[in-house]
Amino acid sequence: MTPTDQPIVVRDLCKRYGDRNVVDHLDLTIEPGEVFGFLGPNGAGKTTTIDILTGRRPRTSGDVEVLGHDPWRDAAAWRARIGVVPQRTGEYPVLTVREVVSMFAALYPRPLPVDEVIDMVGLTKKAKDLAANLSGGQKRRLDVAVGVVGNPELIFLDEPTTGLDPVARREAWDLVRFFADRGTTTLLTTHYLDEVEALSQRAGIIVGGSLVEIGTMSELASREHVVTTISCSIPETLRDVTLPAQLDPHQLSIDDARITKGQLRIETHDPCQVTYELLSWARQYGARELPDFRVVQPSLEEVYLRLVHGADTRAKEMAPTDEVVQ
Ligand SMILES: Nc1ncnc2c1ncn2[C@@H]1O[C@H](COP(=O)(O)OP(=O)(O)OP(=O)(O)O)[C@@H](O)[C@H]1O
Repeated sequence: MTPTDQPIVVRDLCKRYGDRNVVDHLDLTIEPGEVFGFLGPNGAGKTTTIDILTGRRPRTSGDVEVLGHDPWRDAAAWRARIGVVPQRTGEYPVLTVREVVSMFAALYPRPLPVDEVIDMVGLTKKAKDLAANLSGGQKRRLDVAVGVVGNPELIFLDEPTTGLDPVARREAWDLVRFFADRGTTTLLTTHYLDEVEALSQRAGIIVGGSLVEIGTMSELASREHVVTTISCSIPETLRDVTLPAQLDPHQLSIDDARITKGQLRIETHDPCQVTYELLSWARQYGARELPDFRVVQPSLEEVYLRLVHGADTRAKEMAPTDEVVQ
């Protein structure tokens, strides 16, 4: 393979344990500077993939290029360019928080200032405490500090906010944004879908070791045919005026359109065009606004549940059925 501009390029990656591919012909390309959400149910293969991408596990087959290098044949200089926050990290029985972060900073050629990183993860008040005495959530913050102190070009975050309280979660989001603003690429796995919605430009969903979907949030929503709901109150002046023909359910990819007690509700796959038609209609009859106008787009959680459920169902349909031998 020739090195590419993309920080992560994965082609036809497989990882086999026994007779099972836990990563199954995975293709994935991550663009420079993006925060990519890597989603999937427990056991889908996310951690295995991250371990292969960070050189912690060998692959069975396929091509993997991370910052232009094969992670399994990496050099120390390559390793210094990536930051990893794995799911499970080390224990530090005799070191303080500052000593732990300083120890890791010393491994990198251009680390970030230690106290700045400790502050970013909200551990300034705990800097002189023994790391072993931190709470579970505080230890997770320390993991994040250790993962990013090397000032990486590419960060792997494997469920970085598991166990964090809501305030600490938001601080972790700020940290991801801090690095994103500097052009750092981030691969983020999480089971919190709001996290991906808030931070990621694109997301990929892995089920049974295969990538079943990849795209921006709106691409994922439109592919899965999840509808957007548009609603408003019909002003008194328009109560007797018929809706435009374009808002007929057979037009404009409208699933349903109904008026109940002066409230209009439309379910559609084409929210922009429906909004345009609705506002044009109101203007035509002199209404300057539509009271209580709302556009409710599907959440990533809704899209995710449909995709994962759909992939599970397809896998079951394709699986050979046990034959009953009489
Ligand atoms: N060393 C191993 N030997 C055998 N099977 C393994 C090994 N490591 C992982 N697996 C299996 O590979 C599959 C994928 O595991 P992986 O940890 O990558 O999932 P995950 O998507 O990260 O899950 P989670 O969301 O629970 O962290 C699981 O079925 C797991 O049991």
